[in-house]
Amino acid sequence: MTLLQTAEQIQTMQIRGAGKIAREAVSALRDHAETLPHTGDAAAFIREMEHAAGILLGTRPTAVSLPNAIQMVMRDVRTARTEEAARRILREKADAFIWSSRTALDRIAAMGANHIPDGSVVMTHCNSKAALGCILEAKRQGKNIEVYATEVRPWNQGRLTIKTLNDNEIPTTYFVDSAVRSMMKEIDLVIVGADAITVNGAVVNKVGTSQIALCANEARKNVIVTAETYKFAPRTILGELIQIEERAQNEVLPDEIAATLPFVRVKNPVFDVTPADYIDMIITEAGALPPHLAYTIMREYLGWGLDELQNQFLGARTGTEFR
Ligand SMILES: O=C(COP(=O)(O)O)[C@H](O)[C@H](O)COP(=O)(O)O
Repeated sequence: MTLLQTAEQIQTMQIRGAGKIAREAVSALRDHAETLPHTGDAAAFIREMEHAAGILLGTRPTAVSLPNAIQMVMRDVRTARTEEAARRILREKADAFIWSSRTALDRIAAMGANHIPDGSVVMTHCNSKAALGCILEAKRQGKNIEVYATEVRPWNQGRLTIKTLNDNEIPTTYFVDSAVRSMMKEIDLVIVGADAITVNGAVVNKVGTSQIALCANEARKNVIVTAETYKFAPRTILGELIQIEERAQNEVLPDEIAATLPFVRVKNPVFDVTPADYIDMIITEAGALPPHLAYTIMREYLGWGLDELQNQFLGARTGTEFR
């Protein structure tokens, strides 16, 4: 698949879920480099790769795993002295990212499963590989668990989730998003994934997550977020906000109906923000943490300092550097 095809598939959500978007984008960068002729001109190679990275970055705005993964790969490529060094660094960093991303999922699954007691009923929302990994691992350990899964309008990611659960013979209850509060009394805990985590520990995930967390808080049920460390958004330290993606109106209301309702406006925000106060723990590959430790994760695991962030931030403002 070409880089443009990958970008298109991310945009149209054939490739979706924050972790997968990051892994596929990084493989697309690595494969794209292989298609470029060897000219011996390091600057031209780096320019072309920055352009390619820009295309991928422009696909979907919310999952911070995408810019974080691209930064992890491109950071040292930018300072390579020769084209060959730039190519080698890019290959190595891309492979390392993909490997560490998969390892992180395994570690999160192992830790998350420890938080799912035998006999419990778990509610999940959307289709998160990290969250499902914990549920599947609990089942693999022989725990007798049940899952309550939401539909996830308008894209119905819940159908992907119930297919995986069914394939793994996990008893599952499926219901419309608006039934979440009614279902809360039947479950023991909530496990979801994340697209971005801000410096104050707020979690950005599929729209509806914040309502689930609110209802869980009211019902005194724990909310566990599962997230690889590259889902933390370092630039929120500098006050940058996470952009909530708004998708096309016709995902919610067909054009032919909308055309008959000139006074009706359709909104389709596809993510929302759950404040840290409604989250009991965030399970990362670095351990299970309270959300208020988000800053520590950013400093210790994302591996770039405030100076660099400031430069990126100023660069982004003037349009001259990494987005
Ligand atoms: O909100 C979504 C997917 O939204 P969309 O379907 O719009 O991409 C998932 O919960 C997170 O991305 C985490 O997923 P994972 O744990 O797989 O990274």
